[in-house]
Amino acid sequence: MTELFPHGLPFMKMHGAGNDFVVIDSRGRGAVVTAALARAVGDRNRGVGFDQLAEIRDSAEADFALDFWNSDGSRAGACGNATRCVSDYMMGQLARDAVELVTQRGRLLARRLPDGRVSVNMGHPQRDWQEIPLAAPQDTAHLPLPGTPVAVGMGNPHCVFFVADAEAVDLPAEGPVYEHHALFPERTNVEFASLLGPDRLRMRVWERGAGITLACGSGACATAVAAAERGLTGRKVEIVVDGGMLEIDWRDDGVWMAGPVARVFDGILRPDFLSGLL
Ligand SMILES: N[C@H](CCC[C@H](N)C(=O)O)C(=O)O
Repeated sequence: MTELFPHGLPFMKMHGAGNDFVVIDSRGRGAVVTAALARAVGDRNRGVGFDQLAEIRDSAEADFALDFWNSDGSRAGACGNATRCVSDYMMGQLARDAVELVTQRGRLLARRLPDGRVSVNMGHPQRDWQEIPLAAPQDTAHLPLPGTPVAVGMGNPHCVFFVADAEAVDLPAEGPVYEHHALFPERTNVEFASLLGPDRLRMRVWERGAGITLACGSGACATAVAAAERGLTGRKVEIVVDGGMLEIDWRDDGVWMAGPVARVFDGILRPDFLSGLL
């Protein structure tokens, strides 16, 4: 398939609060990303490097469709920060301040705010064990694990721990234990959160398929839902992540997330690099 790209494959590099993405716009030609391509481009030494790769596709039911890969080549059903970044780009393309997109999760709405941040409705949280999914019926609000975390689905699985001090958690040691725990047949993203003040949380994340990232939008949504359910906060919270701040508002129509977006550079993956990957 490399012959389709004799001049290489253009991409954009973006980030939302430091959660970084390679974005490939495949509108008008069909999807091209494979797991092998995602792994190769995701290599921070031999490729470009990203937390997630997002591919934009044509959609009959919305302005565009979006697919996500982790840097280990696995697929992700949701990625809040990439959704915000790509929506900002598509709003520019379509000269609008709102767009509708389709992900594995279904239809999502994104809007540009007056201050330049982008807000997306990530949909309703999934609270049923089968939707998350868990391996067996469990009370998703109180998982039988040390620290009694909360399982929340946002189109992808999350395991949210509330701890006294999120800074003190040994993420590289703790994260993989729960990412690969038998309770989660499709693995899980893992969040550690602590209360900083009224409706303000600190959150650190170990992402499924990507490891430590500076922000995780769906993880911030899951953490806000879990905190509200536990009575720790109201439904509108600020979440301080390593790369900045995300604002979550759990409304009747879904969980809205607002935060910064940035398009850093555009580049071209060279035909010799692509050889054998498409
Ligand atoms: N960083 C993303 C989440 C990626 C999720 C991915 N790691 C998975 O579910 O496998 C976000 O902003 O929501």
